[in-house]
Amino acid sequence: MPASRGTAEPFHQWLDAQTRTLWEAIFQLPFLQELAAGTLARDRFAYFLAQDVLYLEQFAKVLARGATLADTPETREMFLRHAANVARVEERLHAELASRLGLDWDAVRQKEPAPVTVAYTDHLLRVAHTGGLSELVAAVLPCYWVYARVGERLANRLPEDEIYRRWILTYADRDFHRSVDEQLRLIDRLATAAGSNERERMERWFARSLRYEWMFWDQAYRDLAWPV
Ligand SMILES: Cc1ncc(C[n+]2csc(CCO)c2C)c(N)n1
Repeated sequence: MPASRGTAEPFHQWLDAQTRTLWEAIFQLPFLQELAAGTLARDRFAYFLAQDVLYLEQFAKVLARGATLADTPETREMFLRHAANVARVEERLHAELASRLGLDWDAVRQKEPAPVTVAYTDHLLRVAHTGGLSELVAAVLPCYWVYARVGERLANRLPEDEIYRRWILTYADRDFHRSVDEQLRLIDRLATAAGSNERERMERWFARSLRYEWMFWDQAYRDLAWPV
């Protein structure tokens, strides 16, 4: 493993290179493999969807905090737009899919968050409220980047299943990929101005969120519940 990063390489490429095994583990997840094949059991997807609704509520707050910490008007506008998109695109998708699955939306929203949901959202909220803008961006980036890469891969061979197809196409969408590029450009800009301690924290929060992305699908696949 290289001890330090080259100065010419954009920071997001460095992060990508440092986390190759985590990315591979994500692509190998049975949840995603079966979703891609259209064979994923409905109750596993329903578990994911219900937990994701709880995740999104907290995620929107983290993006709003990004707007508060923003260092330029453009960055503030970006965070406000992305926070609005969570409600406009993601929550609407979830409400639609929940209704197609025959789930009671109000009951879904009132579910108890499962262990990984709590751990992941607490991590994001902690970084958002104790770190600076660069740390916040590093923590939220996997949320964008993982879904963009998964959406891109899975859109190459869409399953017959209408619900899984709709989910995949949301994350293969061009507007969504533009918002991912905005976050990638932002992290590169912030990393250029950051000192080595700050960059280390960015790398740590990025890798931690990436792990939680893996765990979030894994907990749905395993129907993880609080043990007591
Ligand atoms: C666990 C989990 N991680 C990431 C996303 C995807 N996502 C949620 S908010 C957002 C940014 C703007 O829409 C993106 C890409 C998800 N749904 N659930």
